[in-house]
Amino acid sequence: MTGADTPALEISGLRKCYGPVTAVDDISFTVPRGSTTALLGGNGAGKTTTIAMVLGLVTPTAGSLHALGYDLETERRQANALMNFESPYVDMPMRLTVRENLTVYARLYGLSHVRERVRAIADDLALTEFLDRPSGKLSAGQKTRVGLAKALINEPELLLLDEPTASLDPDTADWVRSYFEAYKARTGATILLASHNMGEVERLADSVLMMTRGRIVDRGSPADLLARYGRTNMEEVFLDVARGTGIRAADLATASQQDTEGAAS
Ligand SMILES: Nc1ncnc2c1ncn2[C@@H]1O[C@H](COP(=O)(O)OP(=O)(O)OP(=O)(O)O)[C@@H](O)[C@H]1O
Repeated sequence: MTGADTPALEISGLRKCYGPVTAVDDISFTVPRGSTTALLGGNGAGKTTTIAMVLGLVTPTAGSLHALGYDLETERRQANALMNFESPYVDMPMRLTVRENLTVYARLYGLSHVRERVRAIADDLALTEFLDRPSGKLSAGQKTRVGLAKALINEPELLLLDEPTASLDPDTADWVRSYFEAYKARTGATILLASHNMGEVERLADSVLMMTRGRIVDRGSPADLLARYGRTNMEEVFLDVARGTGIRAADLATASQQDTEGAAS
């Protein structure tokens, strides 16, 4: 079944071992169509490995993945045509111009009217004046816009973002987040986002998966998590989880209430 009634992403029992290191340890989750799910976790929690398995860059040790109704083990080609990816840590060939790079990606996706598509996406992302400049001779913010143009060249239904605003100034980062919001509103696309920026997560995510050492240790909407941990922002929730006490503020509140009740009886 590949209709719009299937989730954008269904992951079950997913695991990745690199020799003795278990990078992703038996995780399962579903991302509904049109929603944004954030993967949150400290360095080495397994976020990038999870995204890399969805993209087909890393082969899972175990588990199943379905994207947009396609089984990623047997129907990878169909799914890849509808997906795309952005990360500031992945550079494009530096010597190719922006136009040449975008043209290569447009052709890889088998798009028709490549020249027009490159021109349109460059216009949309205010890149027209840089089209004939080598990609290596751009500022970080300009490179991010080129990365976005590459990520959206095929108008993906499922967009995977790995720290998309890392190293951007607050103004440019805000612009990029607004761009994602507008793209989602216009196309109904689904986003899976790994981020260390808690404000970004609170702003963009409908749902959050908290990862520690390859496992999902908690999940919920930002509002649910704030309430459950008794916190006012996601940064504090992140610290509660990352510090790994396993005791949430909400548990503490309950325990303290029980102590009070016990003492009173
Ligand atoms: N190719 C690899 N070979 C061996 N170990 C790896 C490889 N890639 C990742 N790892 C290990 O897998 C674990 C998860 O790494 P991953 O990059 O997925 O984490 P992450 O949550 O994305 O971290 P960060 O926030 O630092 O980017 C880490 O312990 C890492 O050292």
